[in-house]
Amino acid sequence: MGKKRKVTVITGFLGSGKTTLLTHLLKGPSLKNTAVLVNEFGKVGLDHHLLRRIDERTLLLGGGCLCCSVREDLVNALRELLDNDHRGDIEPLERIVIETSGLADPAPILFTVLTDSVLQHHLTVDQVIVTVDAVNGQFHLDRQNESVKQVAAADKIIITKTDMASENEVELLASRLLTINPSAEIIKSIHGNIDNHQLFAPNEKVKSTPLISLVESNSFQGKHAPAARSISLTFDQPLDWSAFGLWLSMLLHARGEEILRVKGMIDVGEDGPVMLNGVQHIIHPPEHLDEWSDEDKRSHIVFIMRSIDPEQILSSLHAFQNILGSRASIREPVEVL
Ligand SMILES: Nc1nc2c(ncn2[C@@H]2O[C@H](COP(=O)(O)OP(=O)(O)OP(=O)(O)O)[C@@H](O)[C@H]2O)c(=O)[nH]1
Repeated sequence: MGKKRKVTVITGFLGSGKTTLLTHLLKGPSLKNTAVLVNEFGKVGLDHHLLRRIDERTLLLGGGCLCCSVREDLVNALRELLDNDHRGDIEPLERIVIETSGLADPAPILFTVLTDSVLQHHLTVDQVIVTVDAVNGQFHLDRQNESVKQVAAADKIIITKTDMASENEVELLASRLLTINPSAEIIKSIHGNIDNHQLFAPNEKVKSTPLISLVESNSFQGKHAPAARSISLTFDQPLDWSAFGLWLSMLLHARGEEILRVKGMIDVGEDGPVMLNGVQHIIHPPEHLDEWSDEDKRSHIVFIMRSIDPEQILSSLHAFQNILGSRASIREPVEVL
């Protein structure tokens, strides 16, 4: 049997900067001979559109969380990649990067890879990289059990968005992270800018820790903190960007703490879409792309939230539809975990 391929899991709470990090990595030479699997919570995945712009090796796994509903998908996708590699259909594979959904517990994912009868002979888990947002990280650790589990499973923790927090805040966060996981190596980053060698170099501190936490936390398998819901909306007509911005600000002002994540690809009547990216109260500067990544040029917006009935979002949008310029419809049935 040939050399085992390395599996690197990139995880981190919703909006903490996983895709940004991966995008940066894929631009560099160190990720050649690498395949990327992306899994998103919510029925409509958007990250792979961004990643596909720079990398055709990116594959989207179905909606839901890797840690519960789509583990079969993961096994199948990984086996398929190995088959393609054996047949020589793709560049020889050295590494597989799995970007999990922000609500995933990485332990069951590792467990799947390590215990599957075929995969265990061909793959070795290299490391778990966890992104933690310098601005929202403390808040997520306080309130979101998944966030703590992710940090606990990390070999490397990337504190992202350090440009948006004070040095003191970043240091306080770093020491809290080390209390949860003393063996993790902490790296600070801005916009995914990171030394790739440092990222993939083995963490000497960690050695035996991941397997132990892996077995223990497997008992949490499939459980998220209560009532995380997603709603995926589609708009058939272009949206008035200013009116939409106003509607969204009002929503976030009133209910920001309950809205874990807003992600969207919005048709504003120009050539390419505007990518919308929000984490709780914060909306990151929208990015205007030059072109759409496929034939579907409609606006799609995904909300992930706790304690808000998705129907409330829909009816609020309907009340606004004359100014927005388009009526919202639910793209897929509302998913409740
Ligand atoms: N200012 C600043 N913004 C950042 C940084 N890293 C990421 N962002 C922004 O944060 C937003 C969310 O980043 P993503 O990379 O999409 O986060 P994610 O973890 O992949 O999100 P999910 O897949 O929804 O869980 C985007 O608007 C990014 O541009 C950073 O270091 N500084």
